[in-house]
Formats: sequence, structure tokens, C-alpha cells
Amino acid sequence: MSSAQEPLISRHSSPEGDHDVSDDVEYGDYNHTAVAGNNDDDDNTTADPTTPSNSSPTLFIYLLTVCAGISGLLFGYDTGVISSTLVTVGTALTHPLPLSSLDKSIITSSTSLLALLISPFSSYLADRLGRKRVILFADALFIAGALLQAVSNNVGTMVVGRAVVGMAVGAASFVAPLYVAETAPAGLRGRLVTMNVIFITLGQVVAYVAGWGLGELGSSEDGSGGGENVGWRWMVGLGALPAIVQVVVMLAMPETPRWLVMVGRGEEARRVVERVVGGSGLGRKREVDVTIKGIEVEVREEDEARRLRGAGKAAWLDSAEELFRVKRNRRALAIACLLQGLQQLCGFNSLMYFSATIFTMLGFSIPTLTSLVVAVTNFAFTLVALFLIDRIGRRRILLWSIPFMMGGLLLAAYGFSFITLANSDSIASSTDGDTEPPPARGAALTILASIMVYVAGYALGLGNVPWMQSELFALNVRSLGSGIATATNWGANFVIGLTFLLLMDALTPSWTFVLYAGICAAGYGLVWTFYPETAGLSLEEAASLLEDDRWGVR
Ligand SMILES: O[C@H]1[C@H](O)[C@@H](O)[C@H](O)[C@@H](O)[C@H]1O
Repeated sequence: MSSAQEPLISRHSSPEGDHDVSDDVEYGDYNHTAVAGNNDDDDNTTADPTTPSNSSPTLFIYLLTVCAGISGLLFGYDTGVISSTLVTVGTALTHPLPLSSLDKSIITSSTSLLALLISPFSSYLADRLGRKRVILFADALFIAGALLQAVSNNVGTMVVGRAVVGMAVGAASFVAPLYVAETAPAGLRGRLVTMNVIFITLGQVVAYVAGWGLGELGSSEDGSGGGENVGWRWMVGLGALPAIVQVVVMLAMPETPRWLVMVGRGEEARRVVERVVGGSGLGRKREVDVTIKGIEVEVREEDEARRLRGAGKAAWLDSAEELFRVKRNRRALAIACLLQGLQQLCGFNSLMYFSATIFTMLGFSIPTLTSLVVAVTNFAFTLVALFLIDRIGRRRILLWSIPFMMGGLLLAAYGFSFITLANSDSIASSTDGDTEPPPARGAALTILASIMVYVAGYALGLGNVPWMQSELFALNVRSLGSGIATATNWGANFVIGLTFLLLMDALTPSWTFVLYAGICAAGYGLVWTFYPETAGLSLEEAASLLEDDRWGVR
């Protein structure tokens, strides 16, 4: 990652008031990272508040990273597990009928809707209660949501369970990266954005593997005993496990030094920094002093800025005015929302959520196993993206990868045109997937291959680049701008989850995929016209690109 994308906790006072937790750490699920340019450092001579200059990472720091990773993993697990659940749940929720397309759509999209609704409160709660408590609170929601889903016997309870998980995803995805960003050395923070996406996609792989294993287990029980396939209950219930692990580890972890200073618990903050720094001796004491001093200065400056703005005016209003009044801020917002909207409207998550349903329709004998290719391809190419993105650049990687997505979608649409599918309502809800008459094998395999091409293209570009959104925004509007862009992501995610199966029924699968290809084509044009290359630039350079009348695109 180039220095321009190195997330640093800013030492500037922030005009964002009650959003100050995210002055530099944007909301975005798993994607809240403070991304500040080099220039952020220029006017400040103190060391990074939480950065021991010479020390190598302590065990404590590794633990922190894993802790934050569990939140990403949970996010991925809970969004990925729905795919297998929908094809193994059978008639358990709607006895004696299988789930309808509408049931499936509502169950799926309730998670993203609640994640969207909880997001504005996460930052407030993290300030009031502390970062650690919000992580624990999210874990409680993850556990409650998982158990509720596991015991549900009707669609209503399942939707409530999914919604509770959605609240957990929304809160955890904001606060966990913030927790690390405020505690860990700057060197680690730089990797947060991509690490988060990697943990999410890994969680999705785990969910798909669990869905396959437990779905199979359930079907054999079903076959021998004739009872309900209970595999799906284990799948959704298992989501509680990582959350329980996270609770245990988190209980042993401290609050972040920055929050402790903010609430006047300086002595505790010092002890935390001592653990972060590790080692002993005079050098260590000096490092701890400098770090604590840096945090105190930062917090004081923020308080001061807030006071100057005046108590009468809400801080977010201040920020909102700036965001919409200043041309270059408006442009940054337009681009960030464009990318986030496109990340979801290109239809990727319809595969993430419904691939097992699609492969059941296509007559694959173990659809949950076949659909693993979606999660594994996504994970593998996200890793590839990690190595490529800074070398190739964000704009260029998008312009290279979107045509592959379009090609994959159009080929899949072509494949679907050879297949006569039953309405998705009538798809058998078992994993045996035997449909009569069997769909054309060649066409089904073509669709599988084209979906892999599409997913690879997505993971290389759109799956990652939108989360680098904070580098587009000036510091004083970064938190709000990133928050709005992230809300766009959840909103579009909700729309896709709700409409995919309904579109498949109303338009046919071929036209649904053509529609997504059309959205990608429009997105390509918009990226080409409006999205300047920001790789390798400082935040200020990136922001000034947006000043010129061609939006910085040459
Ligand atoms: O960046 C992530 C990643 O691509 C996930 O696979 C996807 O499910 C999320 O919606 C997206 O935000």
C-alpha cells in the first residue's frame, strides 16, 4: 500500500464533533479505516499517538488484529450462510410448503436493511459506551441472532433473527476496525481496509463450506430418518461460535487509549500504551510519554474545535453544509457513492446469497458444493487484488476488470437461454437438486464457468476499490462522506437481496443477468468519465484532482 493510502490516526482537530471517532476512521463495515495522507503528518512533530516508532509488533497487537478479524469473519459468515440455508431449510418455516421467492427475498434482505439502519448510531454508541463495549454488544447480537435463526419455526422469527444479525454486522463492522486503528501501531493500520475485505470473504468461504458439509449431513439424516433436515439449523446457529470466542478474548482486552483519554481516564490509557509498546527501559518510557501526549493534544484540539463551532449548531450539520456546498466535496461524495452503489448493483451479492438456489435450478447434484466456487473465487481473487491494486491503480483495475464481469454476465445470460427453469418458488428445497427434466448439462457448465469469470472480475476491482473511499474526502468531511457512501452500499445491497429472485421470475434469468451487465456497462462509462486515479497520491493531491472541471480525469 502506498503511503497515500496509509491509514493514520489524524492529529488534526476534527470538525465532525460527535462523529469524532471516525474523524479518520470511516464507517463502512469492516471498512472504516482512517486514511490520511502524508501531509497529515507534515504539520505535526509529535509521534503518532499510538505508534511506537521502533518496536516490532507485540503479541498484544497480534491479538488485536485477530480480534478485529473475527468481526469481519462474522460479517462474511452471516452474509454467506444464507445461500445454503435457503436450499436446505425445506418446509421447516412454511410447513407444508417450501419457501416462496418473496419469503427468501425478505429473509435475505432483512440483514442488510438493519445494517443500514444501525449504521448512524454506531459512531454515537462507540463514543458514549466505548469501543470495547460496542464490540461486546455486537457479539451479543450475533449470538442472539444466530440462536433465534436456529430455533425458528416460521418466516417471521427467521426474519427477526436475520435482522438482529444485521444490527450486529452494522455495528461490528464499524467499531472493530476502529478499535484496532486507535490502539495498534500505524504500520498495522495500513492493511486494515484490505484485511477487512479478506476476512469477510474468508468468512463467506467458511459459511459455504459449513453449508455444504452440514447440508449434506442434514440430507442424509433426512433420507434415513425421514425427519426434517436440521443441517440448516446448525449452519445458522454456528454463527454464534466465533462471537463467543470474540467475547472471551475481548474481555481480556482493554479499551482504546484514545477513548480512555477522551473520557478522562488517562492513567488507564497509559497502561494500555505500555502494553502496546512492550519492552522496558528508558526508551520505552519516553515512547509511552510521547504517545499519551499526542493523544491528549489531539483530543484537546477536537474539543476546542467543537467549542469554537459553537454549542448551538450540531457538528454533523456543519460537516453536511461543507460536504454539499463545496464543489470538490460534492464530487468526492458523488464518486464514492457511485462506486459503492455499483459494487452492489452489479449483482454480486445475488450470487453470494442465492448461488445455491441458482445451482439447484440448474440441476447440479450438490448445489451447495458447486456454489463454493463463488465464495472461493471471490476470496482467491481478493488476495490477488491485494497485491495488484497499488501497482495497477484503482481506476485502471476497475476499467480492466469490469469488462470481464460484463462478459461473464452476458455468457451466463446466453447459457440460461438454453435452459427452461421452473419458477424459483417451486425449486425443490432439498440439496438433491434433481429436477425434471434435467437442464442442459453443457449450458449449466457454461453458466458455472461464466459466473466464475464474473466473480473473479468483481473481486479484483469492485469488491475492493469502493472501500478505499476515504482517500477521496478532505478531513473535515471524511467521516460524514464515508458514512453516506457506506449507507449507499447497504441500501443497494438491500435492493439486490430483495429483488433478485423476483426479477428472475418476472424477467427470466437471462434478462436478469443482462440487466446486471447493463448496470456494469453504465458503471464502466461513469468510472471512465468521473473517477480519477488516486493511487500513489497524498490525500490533498487526490482531493485537488477533483477541483478541475474534468473532475480530474484525463
Ligand atoms: O467488499 C465486500 C466483499 O466483496 C464481499 O464479498 C461482499 O459480499 C460485500 O458486499 C462487499 O462489500
